[in-house]
Amino acid sequence: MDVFRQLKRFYWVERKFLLTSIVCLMFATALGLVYPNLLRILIDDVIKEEQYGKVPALALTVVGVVTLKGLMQFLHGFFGGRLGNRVAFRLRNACYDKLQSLSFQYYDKAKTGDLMSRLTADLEAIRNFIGFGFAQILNVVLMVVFGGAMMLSIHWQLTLITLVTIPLLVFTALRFERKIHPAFQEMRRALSSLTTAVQENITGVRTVKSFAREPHEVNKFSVKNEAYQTNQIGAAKIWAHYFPIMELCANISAVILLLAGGMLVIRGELKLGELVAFFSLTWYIIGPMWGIGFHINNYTQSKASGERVLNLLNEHVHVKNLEHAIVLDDQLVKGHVRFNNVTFNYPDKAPALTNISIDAPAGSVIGFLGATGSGKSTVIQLLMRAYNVKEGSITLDGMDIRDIDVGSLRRQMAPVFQETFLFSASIRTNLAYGMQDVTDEQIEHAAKLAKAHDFIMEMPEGYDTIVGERGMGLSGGQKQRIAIARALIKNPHILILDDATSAVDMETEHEIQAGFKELMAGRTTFIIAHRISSLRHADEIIVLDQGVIVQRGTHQQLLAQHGPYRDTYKIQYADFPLEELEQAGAQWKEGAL
Ligand SMILES: Nc1ncnc2c1ncn2[C@@H]1O[C@H](COP(=O)(O)OP(=O)(O)OP(=O)(O)O)[C@@H](O)[C@H]1O
Repeated sequence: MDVFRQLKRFYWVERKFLLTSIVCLMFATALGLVYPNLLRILIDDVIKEEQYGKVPALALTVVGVVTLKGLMQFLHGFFGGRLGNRVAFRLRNACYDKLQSLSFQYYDKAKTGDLMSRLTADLEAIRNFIGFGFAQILNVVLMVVFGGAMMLSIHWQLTLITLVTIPLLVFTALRFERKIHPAFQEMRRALSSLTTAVQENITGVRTVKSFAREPHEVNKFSVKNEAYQTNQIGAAKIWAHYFPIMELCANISAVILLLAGGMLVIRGELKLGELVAFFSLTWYIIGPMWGIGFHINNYTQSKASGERVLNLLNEHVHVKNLEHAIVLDDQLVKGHVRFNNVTFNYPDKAPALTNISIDAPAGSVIGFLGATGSGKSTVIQLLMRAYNVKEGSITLDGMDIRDIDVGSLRRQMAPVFQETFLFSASIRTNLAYGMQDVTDEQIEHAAKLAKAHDFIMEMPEGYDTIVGERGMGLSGGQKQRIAIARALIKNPHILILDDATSAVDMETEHEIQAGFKELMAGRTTFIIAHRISSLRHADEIIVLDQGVIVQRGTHQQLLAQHGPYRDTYKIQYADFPLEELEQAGAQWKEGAL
């Protein structure tokens, strides 16, 4: 029960609903016991005694009991439903909040499908158990106790003989549960694999079609579909195997009762009405016994779901605020960034950065160049505190960023990444993402600077055009331009351009860069680019190789030196006259650089 003890804070606040629902169910169950008694009275006291005048009163009592029982069952369902829904609501919110606070390190390994199923199927299982399953288990216990007590009070010997098959029934029900539980688990796994296949196929439909791999995908799906079908058939077989046994046990009880009870009635040791009451009480007890396997199954499933949800809720948050974290005053931030001897490695990996020291005074532009995997993006990730630096430090205006409130630190920055994520909302909403009080004029101005205004205006609804979750209908370059405009609207102290113009053509890049000049004025800017044209105006260009700074300086200084920067320049400008290179070389010799 440890799982449910840990989940207590979610359902205990709703204890009023929990208790009311249970009390109503107890009443409904107790009222169910009135029927056998009414039957007994009808036979023994009315029919045998020929007291037919009592029939209307008896009939009215039945109507009253039925109505009251129905009302109690309704209230049980009503309060149970409320309880389950409220608990699920709280849990859903808590999980979603947790997902927001979890750091990048968690998401590096997390699986989208798995997280989605925790927030949906697992929460649904918990909702069902807390709302109804728990009360149902309690109900089984109550029915057995109430019904058993009543049977014992009528004839204890007959009770013991009749219920002799109960242990066998319980044993069979438990065995059934033990078999059906793994079958259900397997079915869930097969279903999850089936849905993952569908999801991946839809997401990667372009790749599938361009490689003409539709038949392969169909085969892949068929295999999974068949596995799911086999599991379903397996579960149905278990069902078919155990239910007749349980029914047999129940019917043996009925046969024993008819035999033994009939003899007692013939001998005059038991009244006929009592035998009839006994008969219906037997079913009153045996009925819920059948369901015991289901209830246990329900319990174990919701316990497993509870564990998965708790695992998420208890997940360690790697990057979090210190107790007295500094909250930056946006007006006072200058944007002076320093990396002091930073060495960093991702978990279980060799260092991605070694001994990095960078001084970026407020308003300066720092460029990064380097091969794939050389650590450029890692520098940016550390600056944004996606991961905590363990060796060395990073400061903003002299304050260690680990001492600064994460939210207020990230508010100072606006990143534009190579991959742009757009929400399924209008372009306007995407542009003003997370910003309040942004006017339409500001949005348009930023879009114009980012060279996005014209293509937005060509769309059917202009700025109100809805774009899909991955920005369906927009080209890579168009999405990047929207991301650039989004960063401009944020008006940050620190601008981060991580391969921000990789998806636009040279001409558009040139135009956007003209806009960048206005944008960069007064802001510290970090630019990661593979094109020298994007970096040449930087105050300092840092060339990285396998996490180590191998060259640094201005464009002219780096051109004048032999090294990777000059080599890259030569490749990229192979079709241009090498005047600039020669000029830089000459100035270098004169000591002007
Ligand atoms: N989230 C991560 N988890 C583990 N290792 C990572 C992660 N991100 C990057 N790395 C590793 O760190 C090293 C540096 O990667 P980084 O992304 O900083 O390179 P990069 O220079 O930005 O490359 P690119 O130009 O391809 O974007 C690589 O070896 C990479 O495999």
